[in-house]
Amino acid sequence: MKEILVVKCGGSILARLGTAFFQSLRGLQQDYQLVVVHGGGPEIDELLQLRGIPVEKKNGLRVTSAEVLEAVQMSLCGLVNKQLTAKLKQHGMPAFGMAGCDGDLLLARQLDEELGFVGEVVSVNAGLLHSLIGKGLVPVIAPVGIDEAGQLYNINGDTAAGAVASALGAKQLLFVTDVPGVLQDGKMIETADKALLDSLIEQEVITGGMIPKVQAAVASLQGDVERVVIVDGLRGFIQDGCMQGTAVTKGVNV
Ligand SMILES: Nc1ncnc2c1ncn2[C@@H]1O[C@H](COP(=O)(O)OP(=O)(O)O)[C@@H](O)[C@H]1O
Ligand SMILES: CC(=O)N[C@@H](CCC(=O)OP(=O)(O)O)C(=O)O
Repeated sequence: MKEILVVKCGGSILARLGTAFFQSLRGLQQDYQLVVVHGGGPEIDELLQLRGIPVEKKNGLRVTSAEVLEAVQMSLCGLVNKQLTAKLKQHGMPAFGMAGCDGDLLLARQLDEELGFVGEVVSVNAGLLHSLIGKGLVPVIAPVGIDEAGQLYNINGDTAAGAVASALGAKQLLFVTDVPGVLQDGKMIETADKALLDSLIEQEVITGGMIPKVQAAVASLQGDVERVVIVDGLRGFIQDGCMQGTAVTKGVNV
């Protein structure tokens, strides 16, 4: 059986993913069984703006009231999930779109009262994903979780992808975003470990949506995941067989 590779497609890039990206993904599909998790922050922002609801974030996480949660469901579980499922099919990858709340895929609980209906993942229904994978499908997951009482939660896409990768015993996790990797003074950092990333957050070199991304990368490396790479979805991200981006490593930083 092929090794599983979890790919998180950031909302920053979803609308602009083109042939170069899908060709890279198709190439990976030869060697790996793909599982896709997506975000959709800009799409949520747009809907909130249309509805006159202010956008509020803390450390890259959206403060989620009941009315914000409704917009999250509409954007992520509806538009974004189905658009990505369709694009994968257009590029020859049979996809099965669903949300984390379907079949207890992402069981969740409230992360922090101050953030409202923002969830953290308690467990992942790995069996459900394995059965889809076994049928040759690429699961495409919207990061909306649910608790045992049936309450929905907005989960950061990066965090959800890390939890899915860990639960599936995936060795590799790929974050596809709109920058070439973690940048410092305009230059891409090739490898970074927890100590370096923590200090870059402290120095406010890493801000906004890059914070949950690097934190999810570091957290997933504590389990079975061996390799996390942050890559640019605007380009083909594999050159000469190598991933182009920032590799987040377990080891001591060089
Ligand atoms: N040090 C950094 N290096 C690269 N990007 C950074 C950094 N600090 C903040 N960012 C921001 O993080 C963004 C990526 O996070 P986010 O917008 O949440 O992406 P996505 O939607 O792909 O998950 C970049 O577009 C950039 O504006
Ligand atoms: C709790 C939280 O912040 N959830 C995210 C979910 C979408 C997401 O993660 O989108 P990106 O990939 O574009 O960052 C949000 O509401 O924006």
